[in-house]
Amino acid sequence: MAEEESRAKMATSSAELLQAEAELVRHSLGYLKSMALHSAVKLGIPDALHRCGGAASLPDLLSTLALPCSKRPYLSRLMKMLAVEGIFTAVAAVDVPAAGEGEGAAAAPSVRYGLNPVSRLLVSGGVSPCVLMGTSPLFLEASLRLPQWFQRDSEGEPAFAMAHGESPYAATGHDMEFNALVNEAMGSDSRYMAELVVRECGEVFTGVTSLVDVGGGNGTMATAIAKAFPHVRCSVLDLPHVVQGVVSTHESVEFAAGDMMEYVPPADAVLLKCVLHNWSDEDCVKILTKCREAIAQGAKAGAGKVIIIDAVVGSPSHSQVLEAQVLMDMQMMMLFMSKEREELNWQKIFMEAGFSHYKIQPVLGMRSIIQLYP
Ligand SMILES: C[S@@+](CC[C@H](N)C(=O)[O-])C[C@H]1O[C@@H](n2cnc3c(N)ncnc32)[C@H](O)[C@@H]1O
Ligand SMILES: COc1cc(O)c2c(=O)c(O)c(-c3ccc(O)c(O)c3)oc2c1
Repeated sequence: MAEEESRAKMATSSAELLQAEAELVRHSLGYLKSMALHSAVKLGIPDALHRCGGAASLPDLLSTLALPCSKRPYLSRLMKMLAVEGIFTAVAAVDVPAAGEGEGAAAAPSVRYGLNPVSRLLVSGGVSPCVLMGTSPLFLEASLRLPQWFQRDSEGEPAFAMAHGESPYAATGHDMEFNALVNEAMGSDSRYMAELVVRECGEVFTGVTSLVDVGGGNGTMATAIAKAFPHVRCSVLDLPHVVQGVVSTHESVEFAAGDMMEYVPPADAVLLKCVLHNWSDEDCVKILTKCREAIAQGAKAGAGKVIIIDAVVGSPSHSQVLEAQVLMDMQMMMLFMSKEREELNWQKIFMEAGFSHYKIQPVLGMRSIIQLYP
C-alpha cells in the first residue's frame, strides 16, 4: 500500500504537487476572502473609493475612513488581498517627493486602489446587502454545522435549522436585525435584476396588461416593471406578515396577502423571482399549477404566461457563473434543503404542472429568464 502511494506520488511531478498544495491553501483559507469582502463593505471602502472619484492611494483612502491609528498600517493587507482576488484594481504609482523633502529623497513606490465592475456593484444602491447577508453570522454558523448535518439522520431539518432551532424565515420573524438584512438583500437584488430585465429582455412584457408577482416581497420588482412598462398593471402576492404595512410607491402596483399554495389571483402573466429555488419539486409543481390556473382565468384563451427568474445550472459561458450557481445551490441546501435546478429538472416540473412548452433565456448571469406557456 505504502509502495503504491509513493509510486502515485512519483507519477505526480513536483510542480504538480506544489500547485496542488497551493490550490488546497486557496480553498481551505477561502473563507478569509468572504470575510475580507465583508470587512470592506462594513468599512465602507467601495463608497470611499467612489467619493474619491473611483480610485485612491492608501493615504487618501485612509483619510476618508475612521480607522484607529493602530489599525491603519493593516489596511494595505486587506486591499492587497482583495485586489489579488479581483475585487479592486491595484495600479502601481510613483510618489514624487513633496517640495522641501530634499533633492536626495527617493521616489517611493505606492499603489492606487480603484473600483472595477465587481466593486462598483458594492457602492451604495448596489448589492452590498447581499454580501452582508451571505456572510452574516447566522449563515456562517449554519455552514459550520454542515459536517454534522450530513452525518445526522435528521429528516427534513436543514443545517440552518440545526444550528439555530428555526428556519431562516422564522428567524426573520423575531430577529429584527436579521429581518432588515434579508429584506435589504432581497430588495437590492431585485432592484439590480429589474434594471437588467428591463434592459435585456423587455420584450417579455410585450402584450402583457396585468402581472402578479408571486412571492414578490416588498414589491421592488413589481414597481420597477410598472415604471418601465406603464401598460402593465402589477400586483404583488405575498404572505400576510410580509405585505402588511407595505405602502405602494406606484399607482399601478397593488398588494394582496395570500398563500400561493392555495390561490394566485388571475392575470395575463405571473412572475416568480427567486421563489421556486426555496421549494421541493413537489411544492414547485403545486405552485406552478396555481399559476397556470391564474393565467387560464386572467388571460385570453391560449395567451398568458408564467415568467420565472431563477438559475438554470450548467453549461454557462463563464466558469465563474457555474461556480456562483453551485455556491447558491449549497446555500439553498443549507438554508431550506432546496436547490438550484438543471434544465432537465425544470422541464419535468413544468410538464407535471401542465405547461406545454417553455423558453429559457440565459441573459441574467447566474440566473435565467424562463417563460412557460399553457
Ligand atoms: C426569496 S424571497 C423572494 C422575494 C422576491 N421575489 C425577490 O426576488 O426579491 C421568497 C418570497 O416568497 C414569499 N413566500 C413564501 N411562502 C409564500 C407563500 N406560501 N405564499 C406567498 N408568498 C410566499 C416570502 O415571503 C418571500 O417574500
Ligand atoms: C431568509 O434568508 C434567505 C431566504 C431566501 O429565500 C433567500 C433566497 O431565495 C435568495 O435568492 C438569497 C440570495 C440572493 C442573492 C444573493 O447574492 C445571496 O447570497 C442570497 O438569499 C436568501 C436568503
